[in-house]
Amino acid sequence: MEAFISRKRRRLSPEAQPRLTKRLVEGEDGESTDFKLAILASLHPDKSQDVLLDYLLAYHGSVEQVTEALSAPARDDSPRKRPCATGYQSSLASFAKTRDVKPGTTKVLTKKGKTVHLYAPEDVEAHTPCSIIHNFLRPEEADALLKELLVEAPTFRKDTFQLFDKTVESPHTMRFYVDSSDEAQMQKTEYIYNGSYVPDVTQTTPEMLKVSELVREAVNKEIERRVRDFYPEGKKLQFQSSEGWKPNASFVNCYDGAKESVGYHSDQLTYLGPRAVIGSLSLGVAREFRVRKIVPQVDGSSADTQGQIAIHLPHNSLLVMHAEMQEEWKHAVAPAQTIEPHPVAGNKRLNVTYRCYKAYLHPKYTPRCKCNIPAVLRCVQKRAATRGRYMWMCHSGYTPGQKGCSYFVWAEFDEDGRPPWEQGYSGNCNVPSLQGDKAG
Ligand SMILES: O=C(O)CCC(=O)C(=O)O
Ligand SMILES: [Fe+2]
Repeated sequence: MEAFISRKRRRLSPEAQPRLTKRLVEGEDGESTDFKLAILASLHPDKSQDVLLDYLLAYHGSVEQVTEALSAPARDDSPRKRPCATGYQSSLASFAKTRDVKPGTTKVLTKKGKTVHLYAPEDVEAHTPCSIIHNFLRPEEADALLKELLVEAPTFRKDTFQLFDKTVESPHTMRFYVDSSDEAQMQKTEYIYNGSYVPDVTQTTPEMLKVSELVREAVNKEIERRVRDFYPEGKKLQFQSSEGWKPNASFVNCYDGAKESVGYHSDQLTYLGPRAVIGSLSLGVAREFRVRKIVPQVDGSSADTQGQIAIHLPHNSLLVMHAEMQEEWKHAVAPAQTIEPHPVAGNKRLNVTYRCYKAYLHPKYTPRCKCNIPAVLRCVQKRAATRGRYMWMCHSGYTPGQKGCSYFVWAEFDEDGRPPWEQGYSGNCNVPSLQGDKAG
């Protein structure tokens, strides 16, 4: 089993941890199905999330039994249906009128176990926490960036996360870029990801930097439009920053071939802060980006009542993940059954996720756990009573199977998402108020 490397955990040694985890795969709040799916996706990158979920249900949640079943020779591996290829998607716009969505509400489109495919920007913004701009760059700009990234791609490595004493690999490769060499140095020696330093941080390339400015302008316009047209009373969300969005770091992902993917996750907020916005530029092969709303857990139940939405991401499209995304939804890039090769990228899809790291969330300021490691910032996503509250926790504490120090404090932020140590902090307002709660 290549994807499953057994290794003892060593913490805080830059040489010891060659990889990076920037995703929250599992938490304390009842999301074990996602975690199991992430493990299964890593072990069986050729199987779609749908198929893995079916197996998981059939084997009463036992990862071991699913793996055994899937590893057995000559089985029919599609208990329900085969995964969709992007080429077979149909646009919602041809079936339903979607423009009558009232501001401040996201119309529930999907039923449990179903996937709705969206192409049109107006469908995407009406039914998901994202907006999309097709043909974002001039064709020659997109090609220049794509060519630059294709040269970089062989240096990318697989993302990893810890499971007990094992390191599980994500079935695609990636690299982390920041905008200056000083920042890269600081990232390598001061920032902690999943309990470890990350040795491979590099400087943003010239084309990425040029495009970053265009992404900044477009994302700020999209945020403004989102707030005006979709948020209750046209107001930004609680904890959302009221400063302009300015990217200074990016994770660049490469999916080489139809089978490469990333499982359902939310991005880590530790350095982005609450209600983070991410600008995600896709180049090369078109793939399917799936999003799924996290359903609050009531009375111990964790059954999802909604299905997933697949957003078609063609070459040169900019997807904006808005402020409600990371706290309330999960996202994934599903394996495809077939892909259409791109004239420049061949079978590869390159994806740049532009992010805004907040200086005030540098680990020198954030709470430290009893192991003396800067804590990780998480948001309660499922448990109904505390849903929407933020907490600082020991990194090991949220890595299943790791013995952390069990450090936990509720995180305080003001209306604009500033922590108490930041200038201008105007008082704690950490009450759960996730968007859409009232709408049920
Ligand atoms: O490839 C994509 O579009 C999404 C990548 C992603 O989720 C991430 O970098 O966190
Ligand atoms: Fe992500």
